[in-house]
Amino acid sequence: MDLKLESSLWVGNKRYRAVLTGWHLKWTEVDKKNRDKKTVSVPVAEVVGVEEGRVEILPQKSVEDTDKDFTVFYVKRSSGGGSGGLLWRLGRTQFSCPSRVLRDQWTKHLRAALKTHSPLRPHRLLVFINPFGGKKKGRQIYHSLVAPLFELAGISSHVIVTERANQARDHLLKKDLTGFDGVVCVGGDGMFSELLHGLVGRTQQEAGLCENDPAVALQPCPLHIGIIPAGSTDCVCYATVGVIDPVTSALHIIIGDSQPLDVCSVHHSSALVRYSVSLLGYGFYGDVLAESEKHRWMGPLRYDYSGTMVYLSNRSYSGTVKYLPADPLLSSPRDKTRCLAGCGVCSRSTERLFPHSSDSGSLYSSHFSQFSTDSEGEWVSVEGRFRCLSLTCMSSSCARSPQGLSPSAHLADGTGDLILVWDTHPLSFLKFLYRHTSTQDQFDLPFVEVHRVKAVRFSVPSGREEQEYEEIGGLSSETDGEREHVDTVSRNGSQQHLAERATTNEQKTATPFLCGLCCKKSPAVSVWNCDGEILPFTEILCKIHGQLVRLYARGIEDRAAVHNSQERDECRRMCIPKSLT
Ligand SMILES: Nc1ncnc2c1ncn2[C@@H]1O[C@H](COP(=O)(O)OP(=O)(O)OP(=O)(O)O)[C@@H](O)[C@H]1O
Repeated sequence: MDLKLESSLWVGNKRYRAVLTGWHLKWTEVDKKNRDKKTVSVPVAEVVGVEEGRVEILPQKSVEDTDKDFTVFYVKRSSGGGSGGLLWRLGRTQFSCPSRVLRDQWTKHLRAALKTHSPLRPHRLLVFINPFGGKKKGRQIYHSLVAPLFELAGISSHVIVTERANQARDHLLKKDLTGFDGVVCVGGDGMFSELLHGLVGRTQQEAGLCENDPAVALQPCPLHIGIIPAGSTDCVCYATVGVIDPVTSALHIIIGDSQPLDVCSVHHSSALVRYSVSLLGYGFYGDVLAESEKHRWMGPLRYDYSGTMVYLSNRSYSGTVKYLPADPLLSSPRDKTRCLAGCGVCSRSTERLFPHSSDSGSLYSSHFSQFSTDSEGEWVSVEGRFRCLSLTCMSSSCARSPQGLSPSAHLADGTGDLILVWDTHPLSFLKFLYRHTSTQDQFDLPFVEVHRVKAVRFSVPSGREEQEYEEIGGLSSETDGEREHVDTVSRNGSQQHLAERATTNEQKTATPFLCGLCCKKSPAVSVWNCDGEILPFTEILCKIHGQLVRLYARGIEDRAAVHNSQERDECRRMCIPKSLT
């Protein structure tokens, strides 16, 4: 069918010339003087739905069923959203046609154009709502803001309100997922992590691949993940959409946006421990998490309190870090670029990571990774005392740190950024921490190093890891079966357990908090903070898996670029011969 359609249409009592080309729906007021004519242009890919009649959706659905009208719903960008990305809202225009035949032609053509130009739109979604995440508003957010939009877009959803931690992960690992195009969580980073572990695990099971072996090139997941933010921090949502807003996220899901994401697998003693996408941190970041778990009763304030306490305790830790550098010719963590929607570095990586896929947007039939195509390269080893170490697969920007842990990190280039902060004077370390909240370069300090890497190995001076295991009753009491797959149990369970372990360590070796600035003694080892979970092991091997999952997102939109293209579209006058109107 020829998707092009052009005719006069009315919006209210004004006449417009409307054109549907393959890619855009545009309408321009006809009876205006030429210089006042503005064109509204909506990409077909951003049309949410087309309904016969005069229809409204929010706050409540109402339909005035006339036979010459139709309503188009589409994505409209709003200037709010703080310093990050752009807020998306539901735009709505009610068109009137001179006849029913023309109205039917418009709705038919628009629906056909949607099918052709948005192949990744979901039809059926599996939705998990955590009723206890963040401010405990998950259910309300979904039913009042998201479900009406899904219904408008013709998406059917199977909704599960979770009754326990890890229910979503277990469901994805074991239950029938046939017929679903994607999985959505309504919650925070912990819920996202459940979906990540469930989907990655399920995909490897079905492919017959062993997740425990870091040398295995894991299979990318066929189902997309959507995040409706309803947690406390929502870091993954912020880093991939640019705003924390349920309506914006729902619209990204509806139009089938697709953002690949690198995932880091963390291993210990030939077993998978966890997957991470945002922060894997040792030293300061691990200590703050362990400390904050002891003060859960404080609510979100516990992070500020624990941060201050851990800072005052003035700790540093010995260790050996080995890393496998990424190709420095492709990108660098200090090249001052930002990974934004349509990022060139990430799209070139898709071709590099999946060279045999005919369509780099559909990765699931191929099974290649950067490790199978690149030569592995030489491992680099550094040893010493660190204030903190962190590895991140994304900038990890958030509302508090708009540039993030590593401002030039990429979402989907198959690499992670390793940040080494050597032991230094407490005030210098404070300067490093403070720079995360400003636009100053936190890497431009003599005790800080940043490397773009494909894999990292961490070990502590000999004897200390064993000492740790004994302290927590660890591996020595485990059976071989238990060692095979390390399950970090429930979030709270593992954190409590490890917070207790951190307390034990402190009682043995730590300096009292308030004399930390003048005393040098620290606990022998810290703990790893893995996307907000404490890992039960200190010695780990991490490997980055390029584009292992796909999110219903498009990365952070560049405000200036979007604004310019909208201006261009609006100012472009349609040259329509008078006879046609
Ligand atoms: N019904 C439930 N009861 C108890 N815990 C649950 C339930 N459903 C999910 N969880 C667990 O709650 C944890 C926290 O949830 P979630 O991430 O949604 O919110 P949050 O912790 O407030 O936000 P963030 O992770 O962004 O800080 C998750 O790790 C998840 O495993």
